[in-house]
Amino acid sequence: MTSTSISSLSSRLISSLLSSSSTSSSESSRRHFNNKNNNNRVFKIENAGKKSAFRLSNNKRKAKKTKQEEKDEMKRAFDGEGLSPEERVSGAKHKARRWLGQHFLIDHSVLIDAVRSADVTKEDVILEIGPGTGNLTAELLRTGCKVIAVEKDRNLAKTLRETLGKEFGEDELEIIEEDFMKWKDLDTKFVGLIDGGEKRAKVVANIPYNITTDILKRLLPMGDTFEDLVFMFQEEVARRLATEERGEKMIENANEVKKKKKSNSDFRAMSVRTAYYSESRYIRPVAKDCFDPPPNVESCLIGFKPKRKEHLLKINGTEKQFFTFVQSCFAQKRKMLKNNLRGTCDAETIDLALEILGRGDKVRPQELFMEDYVELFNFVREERKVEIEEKDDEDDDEDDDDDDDD
Ligand SMILES: C[S@@+](CC[C@H](N)C(=O)[O-])C[C@H]1O[C@@H](n2cnc3c(N)ncnc32)[C@H](O)[C@@H]1O
Repeated sequence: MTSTSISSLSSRLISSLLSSSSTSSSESSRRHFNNKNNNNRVFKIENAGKKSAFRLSNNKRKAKKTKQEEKDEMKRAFDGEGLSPEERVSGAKHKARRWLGQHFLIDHSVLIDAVRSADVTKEDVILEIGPGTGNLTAELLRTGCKVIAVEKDRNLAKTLRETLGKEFGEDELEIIEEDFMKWKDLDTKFVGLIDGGEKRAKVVANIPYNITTDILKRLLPMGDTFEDLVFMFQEEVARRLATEERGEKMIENANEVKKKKKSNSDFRAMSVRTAYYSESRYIRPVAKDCFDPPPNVESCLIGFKPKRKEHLLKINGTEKQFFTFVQSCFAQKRKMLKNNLRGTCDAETIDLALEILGRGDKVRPQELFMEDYVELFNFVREERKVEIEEKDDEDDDEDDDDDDDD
């Protein structure tokens, strides 16, 4: 099989939160999400050695450009290599269930890029959520890794057992028929599985869009278990977790300023959560016709490298309290931070907190760094002894139509 990928996109985020944790607190409080040095929010795409900032808004154009190349790649890959992705889907004779987010990947270049981005080798153990008809599973198994696949749909789990399951056997492919969101073995299944725990497992999955955020919330804190998570995401949601570089140079005219403001407004509590637990990277756009049946929205592959627990920034309280606090800061994200904080802190604490941030008293929640939220939280907890509830969950995707305040 050819080892050439048409896109050959190898992306990486440049900065690490480790380095930011050594920055002095006053410097940290002055940082701003739009700062071009804020590499947590920059996606770098490497293509034939050339790096360029990639804009999510260019996805459509980029996907179109590479279509013929993708087809050629798929043909080369499957010359004499068994079933093509389309054949695997049609062979399953399965009527896609939309309520389970069933959009099967039929574009081979996307499968290759997902596996390559996670750098899967025969040493790896991979968790695949929702293997469906097994196209991504087959691509993973080609590397010689072990796959543990959790599928909710009984028919698909059965078909997979009768096809790839028979071909590879339990040692290489374990098929678990379960709702991933209720799967109790997640916390124990991967512990100490590779090299007595020295090496961590990885997750590669084309997951249903209606549970992407919940899956991410469950897996991001598992940095001691998983070293890499590669997912298919709805592009609009991916944009909230990270956006393109927005340095001063880009703001050359009014249009650019407008764009900048738009991307900025995508930032929300879930983005802070993602940056707290991981380093994210954009891998590639995925057009609608890469799926059967095609979804209504544009998609992309996105990756997260979860941090080990010892590398997380220190917070004075529980993680649940921290994210409840962050959520309250974004309660109405177009309002000023000071107005959102009113439900949590007294007026004096708010004034002091804004002074510490050094971003003026009109700062809005989407204009701060993840590190600023850690600093704010630690300040109100340590210096002002503010009580913060532990709320079970928050709806980060809620679209708030609140008006701007000035
Ligand atoms: C977008 S399809 C992807 C299928 C396959 N991985 C592919 O790329 O062609 C999502 C898959 O997740 C499965 N699924 C949906 N909800 C699930 C859940 N809660 N737990 C496990 N699997 C689920 C669906 O049945 C479906 O097979």
